Amino acid sequence: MSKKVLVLPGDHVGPEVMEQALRVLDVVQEATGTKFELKHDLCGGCSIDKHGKSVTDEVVKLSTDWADAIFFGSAGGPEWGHSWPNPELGLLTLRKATAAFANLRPCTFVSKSLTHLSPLKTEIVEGVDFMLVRENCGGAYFGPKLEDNDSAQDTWLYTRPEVERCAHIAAALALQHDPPLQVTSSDKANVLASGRLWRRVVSEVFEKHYPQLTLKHQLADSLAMIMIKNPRAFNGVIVTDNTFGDLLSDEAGGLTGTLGVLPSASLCDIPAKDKPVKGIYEPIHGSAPDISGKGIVNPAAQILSLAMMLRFSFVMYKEADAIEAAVAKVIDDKSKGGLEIRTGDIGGKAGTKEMGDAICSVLKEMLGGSSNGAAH
Ligand SMILES: NC(=O)c1ccc[n+]([C@@H]2O[C@H](COP(=O)([O-])OP(=O)(O)OC[C@H]3O[C@@H](n4cnc5c(N)ncnc54)[C@H](O)[C@@H]3O)[C@@H](O)[C@H]2O)c1
Ligand SMILES: CC(C)[C@H](C(=O)O)[C@@H](O)C(=O)O
Ligand SMILES: [Mg+2]
Repeated sequence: MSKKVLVLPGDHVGPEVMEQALRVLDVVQEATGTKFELKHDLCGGCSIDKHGKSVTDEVVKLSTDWADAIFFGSAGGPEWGHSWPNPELGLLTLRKATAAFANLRPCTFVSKSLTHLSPLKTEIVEGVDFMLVRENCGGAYFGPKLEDNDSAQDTWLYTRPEVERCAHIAAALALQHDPPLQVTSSDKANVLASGRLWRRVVSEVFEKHYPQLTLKHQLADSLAMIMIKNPRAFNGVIVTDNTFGDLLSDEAGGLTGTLGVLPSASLCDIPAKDKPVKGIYEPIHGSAPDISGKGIVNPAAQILSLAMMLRFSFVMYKEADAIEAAVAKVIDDKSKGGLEIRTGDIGGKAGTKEMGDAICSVLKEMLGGSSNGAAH
């Protein structure tokens, strides 16, 4: 099986966290004897600076025709402003071009020892564990736009197939567990026509194909409120549209106290056991310009995005699990008499590289150190 990865670190902290994640990938290659073919390129403000556009046609073609997976850092920064087109358009272009329609954004504590970082009381947030599936290629983001000096219009457009495939992916994720997880679908069916379509189609898919699953509907505004009051109510899978998913996944980041440990996978197909699925893997966080260049950004979200890439695009389950375990172990390690190998956002004083070093060395031990020639 080919293992072609297009690496797009992007802007500000993107290259800093990507460097650490690629070191972790090296550990996996060394320990398993698996060879990945990497191509490095530009997307975001860095591409605007060099080519005058946030993503070139060549990079789009590499992502659609060459890559098995796209490993993305983050795009954007104040120096490029919010005028349109902007660095972020590069990422949106890749999501659309590759039809990476389902953005999986897990919300859980990588380690129990991070529960206290939440701004919420521990008894409210402990045990929270849901996967938010955000529709990634439609809705207000991609509908026709009109914009002049005095008026602007985004079109919140959805079609039946776009909603159906999200419902199927939510069900597939719920069915990976025994007993299956509950699914909560979220919309604004009380206001938006696209919300009524969303609710009708999700209900039909579940009634027809997954009668054994529990499907609940929750309006997106009250879901945002309940996510703070009783987040465990959504343990399982949440499936929602592009705009609500963007907002709710950052809110989920607020629950865990930092965006620095939350990865994501944007999948181009419905996952199934032992079936490699193409995807774009990136942290939920952005380019964090307020802390870039200081060597203090938390690399965990990028490294955990690598774990998702190994799991979904390369069916390397053992290695994906090991990376997640290594990150948790490093975060929990008190052997140096404190919390030295945590970055500042998770209560420590370590730098980005120091945390990367620690994760690599724990992972090496877990995977057995040197190549055992195992073919994948
Ligand atoms: N996928 C992406 O490329 C992506 C995602 C979100 C935002 N953005 C872009 O990033 C730029 C900055 O956006 P923003 O400031 O609103 O959001 P952000 O996620 O970059 O930062 C929000 C806050 O979280 C902190 N933070 C984020 N990641 C961290 C990490 N790994 N370790 C420690 N602290 C971390 C930042 O320092 C900041 O205080 C904008 O241009 C935005 O459009 C890009
Ligand atoms: C950078 C931006 C285009 C992006 C989005 O809005 O989807 C970001 O906020 C995200 O959550 O991945
Ligand atoms: Mg966002």
